[in-house]
Amino acid sequence: MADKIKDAKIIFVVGGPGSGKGTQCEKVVEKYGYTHLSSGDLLRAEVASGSERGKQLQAIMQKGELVPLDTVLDMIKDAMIAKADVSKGFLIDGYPREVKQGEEFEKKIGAPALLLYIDAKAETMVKRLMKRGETSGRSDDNEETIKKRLDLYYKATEPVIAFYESRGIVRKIDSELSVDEVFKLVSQAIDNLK
Ligand SMILES: Nc1ncnc2c1ncn2[C@@H]1O[C@H](COP(=O)(O)OP(=O)(O)O)[C@@H](O)[C@H]1O
Ligand SMILES: Nc1ncnc2c1ncn2[C@H]1C[C@H](O)[C@@H](COP(=O)(O)OP(=O)(O)O)O1
Ligand SMILES: [Mg+2]
Repeated sequence: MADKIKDAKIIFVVGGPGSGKGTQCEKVVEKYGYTHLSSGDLLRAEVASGSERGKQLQAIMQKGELVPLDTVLDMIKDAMIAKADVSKGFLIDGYPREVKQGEEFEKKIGAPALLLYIDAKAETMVKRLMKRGETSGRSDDNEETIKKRLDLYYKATEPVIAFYESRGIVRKIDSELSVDEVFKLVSQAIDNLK
């Protein structure tokens, strides 16, 4: 089964909370027809299902912590397999969040062709998340949890970027710009893949 996904292009989309990953992924879907898989969205769907596992996940996410690696990797892999026949490529948004997640992904699924590093200042991310929190209904979009998510991002996720930089697949995107300006940079990075 996993063989089917081996030839599809895989793009990791990494950046801090509120940096604009989801916003840019939506636009990539529109323009390039890639399949967007957000680990956070997959987890929130499990929470919304009301399952026992969802309840456990909700408690972890509300604290701004990372859920167990196996849980999130299995969800992504299942979603990829479900789309393998129709997908030109995959945007993996919000994963890997630590180096170990990247290593396990490559063992079980395959190697990324590109890592889009969506970069914004901490101050900008906090501002955007507080604003998003007014309407998102997300239990982690509050001041206390945002601070924890940011701390964890710098501690656990930034090393992911250094890990893939040595392979030359990282494209750093300035996400302080307007959504459309950011998307121009994202498009250039994807066009260069071809
Ligand atoms: N370039 C941008 N300029 C201004 N606001 C942005 C930009 N990109 C995203 N946003 C806003 O910031 C918030 C977080 O964006 P989102 O895409 O959900 O980030 P992430 O998925 O990285 O957490 C959203 O409310 C979004 O509308
Ligand atoms: N790859 C991953 N590993 C572990 N936990 C994850 C994960 N992706 C998401 N989560 C959990 C912890 C995150 O704080 C929460 C929300 O993730 P998210 O929706 O990707 O946030 P954001 O888009 O604001 O960066 O879900
Ligand atoms: Mg998101």
